[in-house]
Amino acid sequence: MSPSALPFDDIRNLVAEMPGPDEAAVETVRARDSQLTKPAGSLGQLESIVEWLAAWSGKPVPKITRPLVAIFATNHGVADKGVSAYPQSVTRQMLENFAAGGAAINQICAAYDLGLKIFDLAIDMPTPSITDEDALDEPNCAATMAYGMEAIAGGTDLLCLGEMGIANTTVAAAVFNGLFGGTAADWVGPGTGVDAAGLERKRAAVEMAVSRLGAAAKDPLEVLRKVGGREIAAMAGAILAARLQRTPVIVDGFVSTAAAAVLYKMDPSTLDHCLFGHVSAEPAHRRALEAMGKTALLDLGMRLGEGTGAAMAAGIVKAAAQVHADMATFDSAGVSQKD
Ligand SMILES: Cc1cc2ncn([C@H]3O[C@H](COP(=O)(O)O)[C@@H](O)[C@H]3O)c2cc1C
Ligand SMILES: O=C(O)c1cccnc1
Repeated sequence: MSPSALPFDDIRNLVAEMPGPDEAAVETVRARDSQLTKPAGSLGQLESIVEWLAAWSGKPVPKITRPLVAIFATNHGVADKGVSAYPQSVTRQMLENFAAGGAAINQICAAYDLGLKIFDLAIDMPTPSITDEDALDEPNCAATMAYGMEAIAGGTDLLCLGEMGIANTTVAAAVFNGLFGGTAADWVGPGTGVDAAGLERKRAAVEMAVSRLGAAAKDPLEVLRKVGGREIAAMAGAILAARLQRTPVIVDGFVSTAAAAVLYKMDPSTLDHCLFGHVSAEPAHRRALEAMGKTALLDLGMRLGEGTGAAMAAGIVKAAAQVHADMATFDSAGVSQKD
């Protein structure tokens, strides 16, 4: 980086350098799939999941041996506007709960044998309320994206994104509204379970935040830094780093999809290595997925965050890879092929 380069230009350069799919690995998967002891096509989406893993891992026989859930945690000044059903102190308390193994995500990770790492993004220093001020300046936003890239530094072959940050469904709604337009009401929902008055405070907060954007709404990175937050920036950085390291990604629900949406608006192909693990019961998650032409793997009525929807999908992705890698072939098992 030249000393005069803007940090966001570094991010733009990374987006421009993203590798494409490994077509040879996909062909190898298709050839092996046709030899496995099952009628052609009978494993449905499990088959396309393995092709997707091959395309973005570059492995001709993809196996998931080091799956990781990365949870990015931070706090938001907009929590003071009464937009969440829970107090801001819950963010830190949940970090302690993650460490003690008591959260929902701990148990899903235990059930599916997924690693779990928590990233504390200055949770004791909430970003300013997006209603009145930009959440981050450009150097801090770029630095937080770079920190998010550390998620994969220890090595993983499947990255699940998660987040923890009271009030972050308000922040995510503001990001979506800034990126995709519409009204604030289109993007807000109950989050942790606000009542009607809380929902109206949320709507007003998103409207105020987005009204500060002006011409900046045209630049997805400006939307991210002005009305977003640290966990959303870090998750966007993690998605980019994973692409460069050939690591497939599973996006979680409403909040992590906001990070994906920032990249989508920069270049839709930035998300080709991402699978949307589930559609959240937070109503605008469906709208966000539709805006990007994405479909989610699971629809379980979950609306928790913490990476839980992504982790549930990771169980299916792991199984799909193992089925493909370890099933017998017609030849090896002596099973007759189709006439
Ligand atoms: C105990 C508890 C555990 C959570 N785990 C994830 N979230 C989720 O809820 C928060 C967003 O919702 P809102 O915008 O309404 O505050 C985030 O922390 C998100 O990860 C939780 C929320 C609570 C209360
Ligand atoms: O879908 C999500 O990411 C979500 C929904 C509600 C609360 N927190 C997160």
